[in-house]
Amino acid sequence: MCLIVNKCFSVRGILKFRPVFLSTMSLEKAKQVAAYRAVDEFVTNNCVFGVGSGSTVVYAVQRLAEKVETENLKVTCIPTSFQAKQLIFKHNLTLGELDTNPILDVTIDGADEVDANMTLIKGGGGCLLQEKIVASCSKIMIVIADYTKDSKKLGERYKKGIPIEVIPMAYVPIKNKIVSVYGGDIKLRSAVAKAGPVVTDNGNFILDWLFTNQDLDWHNVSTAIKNIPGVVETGLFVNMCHKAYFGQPEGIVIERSASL
Ligand SMILES: O=C(CO)[C@H](O)[C@H](O)COP(=O)(O)O
Repeated sequence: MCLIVNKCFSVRGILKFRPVFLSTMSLEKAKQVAAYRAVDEFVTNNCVFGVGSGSTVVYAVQRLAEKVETENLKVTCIPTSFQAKQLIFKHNLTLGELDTNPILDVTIDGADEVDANMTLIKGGGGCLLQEKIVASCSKIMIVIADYTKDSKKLGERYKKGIPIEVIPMAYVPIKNKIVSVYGGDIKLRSAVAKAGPVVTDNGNFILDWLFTNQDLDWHNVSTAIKNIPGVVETGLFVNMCHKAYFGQPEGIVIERSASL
């Protein structure tokens, strides 16, 4: 349920109060219900579990920790980022790595946008490279998201573009090549609490490609962009996600499956 607060405003010097719905409450609730549902359905004893990144995954790890504790489960967690590793430590979960666990049973991760074909934009939090590596090693990849991520076409709802992780020395030629072939605009992602660019967990830069054509073949586009020297990975996840859970503002969860 939404929290209602009174917003104060003045009409001809008389103070009046108007109710305001805080949509952030329903957004957090939506993330939580999606995350809890996915963990409840996919975490089993002795599983190797990929821990995604972002704010929705925080709820998934909370639920995982609860289940491990109350059901006395043994779960090995493979992180997709520095943030994911910190979450694993914070909840006293068992940390694994791909060297010793190269095949995962399931990865649960967030997404910035999911289209009707279950193609994803990921990397809003800058963790796309490790997220894609871990998802590619998983038998099943599950997305957990709030209702704002559910789209018909990529770019319909997520307006920050497709993240592309690049080797720093090559960011200008890469940017020029992508724009000359596909159009749109590309921004070097800037850090918030530091002057200069975002540097990823892998020491690279992130370009955000604000594409204009929503009808591109995303598999071909991702492959072509990856072929540009200096591109490390794209935030396009094509044919990787098996199922998505979209939490709704009223607390229900809508599921969508892909036939991979
Ligand atoms: O891809 C990601 C980070 O690189 C995240 O999964 C994506 O940005 C969604 O995050 P949130 O759950 O905070 O909306």
